[in-house]
Amino acid sequence: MQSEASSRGDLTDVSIADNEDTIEQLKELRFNEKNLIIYSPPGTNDELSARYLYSFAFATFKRRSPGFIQDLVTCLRIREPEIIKECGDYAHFDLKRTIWSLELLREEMINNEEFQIFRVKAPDTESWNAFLMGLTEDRRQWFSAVWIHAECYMYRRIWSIFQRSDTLANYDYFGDQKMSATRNLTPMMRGILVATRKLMRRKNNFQHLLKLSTWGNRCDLSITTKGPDANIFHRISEYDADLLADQSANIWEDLTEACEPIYVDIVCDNAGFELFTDLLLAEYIIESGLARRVRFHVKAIPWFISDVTHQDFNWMLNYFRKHEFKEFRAFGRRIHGYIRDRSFILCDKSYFWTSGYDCSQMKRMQPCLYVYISEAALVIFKGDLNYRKLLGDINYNSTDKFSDCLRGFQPTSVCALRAIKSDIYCGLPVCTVEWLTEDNPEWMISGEKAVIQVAIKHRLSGDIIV
Ligand SMILES: O=P(O)(O)OC[C@@]1(O)O[C@H](CO)[C@@H](O)[C@@H]1O
Repeated sequence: MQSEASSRGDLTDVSIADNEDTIEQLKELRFNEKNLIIYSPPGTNDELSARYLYSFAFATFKRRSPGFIQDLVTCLRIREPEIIKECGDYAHFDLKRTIWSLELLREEMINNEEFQIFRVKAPDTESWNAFLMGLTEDRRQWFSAVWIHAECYMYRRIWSIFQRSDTLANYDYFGDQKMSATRNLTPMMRGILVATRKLMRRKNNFQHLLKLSTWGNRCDLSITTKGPDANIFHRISEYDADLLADQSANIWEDLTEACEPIYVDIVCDNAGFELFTDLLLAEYIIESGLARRVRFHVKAIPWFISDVTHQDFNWMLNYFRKHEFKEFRAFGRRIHGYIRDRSFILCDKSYFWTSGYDCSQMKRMQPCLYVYISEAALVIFKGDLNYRKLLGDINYNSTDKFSDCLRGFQPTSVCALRAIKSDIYCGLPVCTVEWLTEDNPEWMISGEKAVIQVAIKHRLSGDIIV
């Protein structure tokens, strides 16, 4: 039997806990009121934003991103000895300042402060500042801005914090995570590599590799840390039921009917396993003569944790070339050969991919990049973030046509290979979103469903469309 004292103690504990809950709720209410948080979902054609309480954007800035900055700080503290080894003794002082600035950034986010212009000189500082100045006053805070603007701003801010110090300016603070994720998946990649040797030029083989590259997007380091299914390559058709839109046959047709010289551009997303699946797709495209050249676009700065940078791309090639498994060494040599004979091009740095602009603004903001991409017969946009950049984070009707949602961005045939990890859709069959949400309200952030979509643009021989 409980003693009187202990039951009194329990009661006190319960009421303290209740009180704490109530205080928290009151704080939340006050925050929502002060920051004009909206309790209904965004309307059709509104932009996604953390101003909507029941959105993934709100969850991102309320919990995920502050947590992620905190994790980054912890990680820097733990890794200090290795960082000093890599960047020199003075890094000790720079780390202190960096950590302090990261904590301030976290506070700014939690308190929904206004975006600041960038002061550290970098190749994209001017254009980022012009972008920020162009935002209307009611769209310049974490919980009022368009979601993709605020999220890109966060990653750009983190980068500028590291740029402030000489010792850490070239340090990729996500590098270790990317490399160890690649190493962990090596045995699985080996199996897939062996299975993809000498595939004939056939529609179903092309579709198989396109789907592999789509599901490769399932694993990033920001949301879906769970690795891919070890048997993914052999079980790819079992995943077809989870492809909410599959236009892979149209992509094959478009590519096989394209006029020479045929280039395919891949706007990469994640390093590691996803990049590996992209390289396999690119290798197949070259080997089967579907295109003369594949050009890879990667990020100029560390981005959304696991996005591929030039450094990651080169690291992976070297990793393969020096690997103990001969299959990887042969693959690495082959890729290196493609780079030497320019069948593969790792495109020069473009800061457009890490800007706040969406793709419909590329022609105006980066005309050279637009013309460059126009030379390709097909451009493949990988992943969830690139999908948001294509759609400008607009909450389209889920049944709207993919090509309409590009809002005029059509330098060439544009294709998207995306595992769905955010609440934005288009080109889906009627009622799909409603049914899936009824079953599991969080399906759209799980990466368990995917789409392969294309907006075809037929070009005449030798056309470069400006
Ligand atoms: O582009 P990726 O790697 O497929 O996904 C990036 C991502 O994890 O980041 C955003 C949330 O922070 C989401 O849009 C998306 O799920």
